[in-house]
Amino acid sequence: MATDVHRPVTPTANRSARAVHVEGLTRSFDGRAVIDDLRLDIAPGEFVALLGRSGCGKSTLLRILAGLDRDIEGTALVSRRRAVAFQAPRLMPWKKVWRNVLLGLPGRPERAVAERALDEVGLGHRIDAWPKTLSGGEAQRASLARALVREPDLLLLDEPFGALDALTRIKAQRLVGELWQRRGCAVLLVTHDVEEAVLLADRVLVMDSGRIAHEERVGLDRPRDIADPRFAGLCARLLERLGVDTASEAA
Ligand SMILES: Nc1ncnc2c1ncn2[C@@H]1O[C@H](COP(=O)(O)OP(=O)(O)OP(=O)(O)O)[C@@H](O)[C@H]1O
Repeated sequence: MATDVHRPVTPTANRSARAVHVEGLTRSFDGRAVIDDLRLDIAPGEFVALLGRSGCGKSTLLRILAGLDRDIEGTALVSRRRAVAFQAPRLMPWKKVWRNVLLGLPGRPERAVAERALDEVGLGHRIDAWPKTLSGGEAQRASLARALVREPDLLLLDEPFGALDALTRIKAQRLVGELWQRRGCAVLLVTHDVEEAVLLADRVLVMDSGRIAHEERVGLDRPRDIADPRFAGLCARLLERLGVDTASEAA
């Protein structure tokens, strides 16, 4: 019989704790299990990318890990110090950028806290801007700064680059890679982009039928070279798992 548990774990309480430990996780909507007896572990400091066809349950899983959906069966133990950034930056239009960055933080954090995080994402010069004056890439960086001020052990990213143009996307990917290396936090990145997953992650998971159906460890040195045949080989294997016929596309 599954238990109904969503207990946050403090890393300090248990140093060997995983950033994420999920077991027997099931989430149903209208009697249909979108997440079905899913198992997932993420080690502290590990960068994991999650791929899967549209509608397979990636965002549902991320929302559960973010603590935004507690209507679950099974176990989901997640680092208490977690932060989330979504595809839409979700900035409050009536608050300046720095106030958006501090939104929801306990106490009365100082502007300098926002300033440090905005500097870290290269947006210090826009600290007093209104959200509507930001470009898409800038808004996404503000959203990342809002996640960073929480000093997360676990950063949950749901398609954060999905709405960006190609060049801005490359810059944003680079930024996330740098932040991860500097901060040493675990990252779970939901993406549709196989190359992005292989570029950034230690481990790439493919979700299907409500479970982790496949995983690839990316044993390539960083920074990764997309021209490396091993990089292409990994991408091809993942695409195959996603049901994309690369052979016939190339023909
Ligand atoms: N609140 C809800 N009520 C009913 N069904 C839901 C709800 N949230 C998600 N679903 C359903 O659960 C399934 C998984 O949705 P989810 O958003 O997790 O998929 P996804 O893999 O993130 O998709 P995409 O890649 O297109 O963003 C979909 O069929 C969706 O319609």
